[in-house]
Amino acid sequence: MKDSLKSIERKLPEGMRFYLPEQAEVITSLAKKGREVLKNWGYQSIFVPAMLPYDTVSKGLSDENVRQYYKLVDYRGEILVLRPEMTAAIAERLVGEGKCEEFPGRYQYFAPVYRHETIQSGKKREIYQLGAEFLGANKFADVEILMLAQKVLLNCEVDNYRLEIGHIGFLDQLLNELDISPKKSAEISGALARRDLVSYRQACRQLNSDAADRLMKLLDLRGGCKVLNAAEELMPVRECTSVQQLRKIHRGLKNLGLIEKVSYDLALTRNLDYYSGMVFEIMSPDLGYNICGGGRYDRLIKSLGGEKIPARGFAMGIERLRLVKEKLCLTDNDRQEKILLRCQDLSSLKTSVNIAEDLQELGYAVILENSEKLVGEAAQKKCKMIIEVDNSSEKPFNCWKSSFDREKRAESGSAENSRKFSRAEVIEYVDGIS
Ligand SMILES: N[C@@H](Cc1c[nH]c[nH+]1)C(=O)O
Repeated sequence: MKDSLKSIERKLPEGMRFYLPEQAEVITSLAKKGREVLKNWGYQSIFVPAMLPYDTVSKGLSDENVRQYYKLVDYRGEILVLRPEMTAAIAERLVGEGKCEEFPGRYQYFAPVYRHETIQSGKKREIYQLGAEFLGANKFADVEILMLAQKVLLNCEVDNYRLEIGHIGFLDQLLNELDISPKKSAEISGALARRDLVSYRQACRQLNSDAADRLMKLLDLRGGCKVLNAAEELMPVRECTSVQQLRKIHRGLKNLGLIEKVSYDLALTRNLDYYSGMVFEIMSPDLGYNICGGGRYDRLIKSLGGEKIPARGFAMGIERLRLVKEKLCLTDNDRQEKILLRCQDLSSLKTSVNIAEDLQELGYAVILENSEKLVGEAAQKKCKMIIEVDNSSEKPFNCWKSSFDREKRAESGSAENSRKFSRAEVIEYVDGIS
C-alpha cells in the first residue's frame, strides 16, 4: 500500500502534491477565514480561468518571468499558459470590460497558480493563492491593503510574522541620480530581483567608488522606520518620493496600531515586472520563504490599453500558511465537529435526513452510516456523538456521546450508555453539549 502511494507521488510532476482531507480541510478553512475578512471590507469575488493565452500573460514581462511559466498547446496549436498569477489577467479583463470608469474596484480570489519555483527551498509549484486587488485612486488604499493582509493572518490566528515593506522606485531613482547607464542599471536591478547578491556586488564594484559605495549601502537599509532617514541620506538629492510615500504608509499603519510587525527593506524587489511603487512581503520565521507578497502596479492598466490608474494588491499562499500553522503546532480551531448518524433501513432514512439537517444547522457535519463496525470503531475517534435511528420507536433516536479517549472507548461507545430521544429532545441535548 505504502509503496503504491509512493509510486503515485513519484509520478506527479515536480512541485505538485495531493492534499488529503486532514490538510485539505485546513486549507479550506483558512481560505474561508481570509475570504470572510476581504468580503467584510467590500472585496468582490472574481474567478480567473486556469489557462490563459500566451500573449496576455507574457505582455510586458521579462523573458525570465515568462520562462518560469507552464506552457501548453491546445488542439489548434495555440500556446496557452497555466495561470502563473492573477493580477495581470484581472486587470486586463477589467480594462476590456470598460470597468475602469467604475473604479475604485475591490476584488478577491482564491485558486491555485502555477510557477516553476525552485523546489529545493521547499516551495511547491502549485500555489493556492488568496488574493486581493484594489484598483483606483484612494488616499488610504495602500494602507488598506497592508491592513487587510495583516487582518487575514489575524483571523487565521497566525501572529508570528514580519511584514517587510520596500519601494521599487527607490533603486530606480538612485541609479538615475548616480547616472548609471540603462544597461548597467538593468544588470544591477536584475541581480537584486533574483536576490543574486554575488552578481549585484560584482556589478557595483565596476562603478565609480561613490556610486559603488551607495549601492552597497542599499543592502543595509533594513529595519524599523529609522531606515527611512538613512535611505534619504543615501540619495544624492533631497527629494525622494519613494521614501515620502513609505512615510505616509508608516503614519497610516501606526495610526491603526499595525506597525509592530513592520520593517522596511529598501532593497526589496518582487519577481514580477509590473510593480511600480511600494512592494511588500510577509515572512514567517518558521518557513524559509514568504507567505504573502504584493505591492503597487500603477503602470499595468495603462499598458493593457486603459488609463493610468493606481492599483495595488496582494496574494497570500494559503498552503504556506497551513505549513506555518503546522510548524507552530497550531491546530485549526475551526474544524467542524462530526456526528455519526446510524440509519439501518429505508424506513428510517427520511427521519435520519431530517434530523441530520437540524444538526447541520447547529454547525455539525453529519455522517450517515449503517455498518455496525464503523460505528463501534473509527467513528468514535472522529465523531463527537453517535445517534442511531429506529423509526419504529416513539422516541426514534438512540444517542450516546463518543469518547476521544481510547482507554474508555469500550465503555463510552457501548449502547448501554445510550438514551432514547424524540426529535426535539435530540436537538436540545446536542445543543446543550455543544
Ligand atoms: N500577483 C502577485 C501578488 C499581487 C497581487 N496584487 C499585486 N501583487 C503574485 O502572484 O505574487
